[in-house]
Amino acid sequence: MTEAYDPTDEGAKTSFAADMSYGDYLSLDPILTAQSPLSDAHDEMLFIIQHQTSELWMRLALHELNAARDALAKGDFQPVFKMLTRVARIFEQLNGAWDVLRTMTPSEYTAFREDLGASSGFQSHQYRLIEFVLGNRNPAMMKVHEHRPELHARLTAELAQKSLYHVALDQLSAHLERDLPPGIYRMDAPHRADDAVMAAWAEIYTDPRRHWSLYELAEKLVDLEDYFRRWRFNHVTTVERIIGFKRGTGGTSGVKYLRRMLEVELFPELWNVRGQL
Ligand code: HEM
Ligand SMILES: N[C@@H](CC(=O)c1ccccc1NC=O)C(=O)O
Repeated sequence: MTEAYDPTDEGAKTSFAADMSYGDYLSLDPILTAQSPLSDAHDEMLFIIQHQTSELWMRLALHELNAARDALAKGDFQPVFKMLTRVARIFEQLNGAWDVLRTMTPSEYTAFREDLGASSGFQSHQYRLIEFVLGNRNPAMMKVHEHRPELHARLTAELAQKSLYHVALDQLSAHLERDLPPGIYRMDAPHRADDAVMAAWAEIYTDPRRHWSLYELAEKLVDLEDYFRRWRFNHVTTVERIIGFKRGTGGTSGVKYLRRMLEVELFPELWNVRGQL
C-alpha cells in the first residue's frame, strides 16, 4: 500500500489562523447554519435545502439577467449571448433538482406541511423579480411583500425599468431602422403579442444571415423560455404528485393556479412567428 498522503509534503498551506480560508471566503458558517427545521420530520431538511439552493441559483440568474439587459441596451450582443446561455443552464440545473425533491412522498411531506404555516414559494421575491425582469409583470403579486419595504421597493424599482424583452425589442427596432408601436412597452402588465413586433421578428427569421445577431438573440430568448416552461411544468407535476389538488399554503387553489401559470408566454411573438415561416 502507498503511504498516506500528507498535504504538507507538497507544501499545501494548512494554517489559516491569520489567512482567509475556503470557508471564510464562501461565508460557509452563516450558510451552513441557516437550516432550521421546525419539525422532527426527516424530509424537512431536504425541503429546506432544495429551496435554499434554488434561491441561490435564482440569485445568480438575476445577476446574469440584469447584466444581460444592461449590455443589450448598449448593443453589446456577445456578452448577452453568454449570459443568457448561462441563465438557461441555471434553469436546467433547477430542473434537475426536482428529481431530488420527487423522492419525497405525500406521507413524508404531510409529516411537516402544517409547520410551514402560510409560507409558500408564492412569496419568493427573487422568483417574482425574475418574472418581472423577463416581462411577466403583475403588480398584484407584490402585495405579499408589503411587510418587507426593502423587497417591495426592489420589485417597484424593477417595474420602472424596461424588461429584458423590451430592451430586445429596442434592438430589433434599431436594427431594422423602424419604429415599433410605443404601446408595446407596458411597464406594469405582462407583454401582449403585437402584430408589428411579430412582422419584425418574421423578417429576422426569413433571412437569418442578414440579421444574425438579432436571430441569435431571438433563439437565446426562446431557449431561456423553453427551460423556464420546463421548470413550471416540473413544479406543477411535483406538486400534484405530492399534495394532489389541495389548496396551497399560500392560499391559492394550488395545482389549478399553477396550471394556469403554464399558459404564460414571456415572448409571445417569438413563439407565434414560428407558425408563419
Ligand atoms: C413539496 C414541494 C412543493 C410543493 C407541494 C409546492 C406547492 C406550491 C403551491 C401549491 C404553490 C401555489 C401557491 C400557494 O398557494 O401556496 C406554489 C407556488 C410556488 N412555488 Fe412551490 N411547491 C413545492 C416546491 C417548490 C420548490 C422546490 C420551489 C423552488 C423555489 C418552489 C417555488 C414556488 C414558486 C416560485 C411559486 C410561485 C409560482 C407562481 O406564482 O407562478 N416550490 N408551490
Ligand atoms: N405551497 C406549498 C408549501 C411550499 O411548497 C412551500 C412552503 C414554504 C416554503 C417554500 C415552499 N415551496 C413552494 O411553494 C404547499 O401548499 O404545500
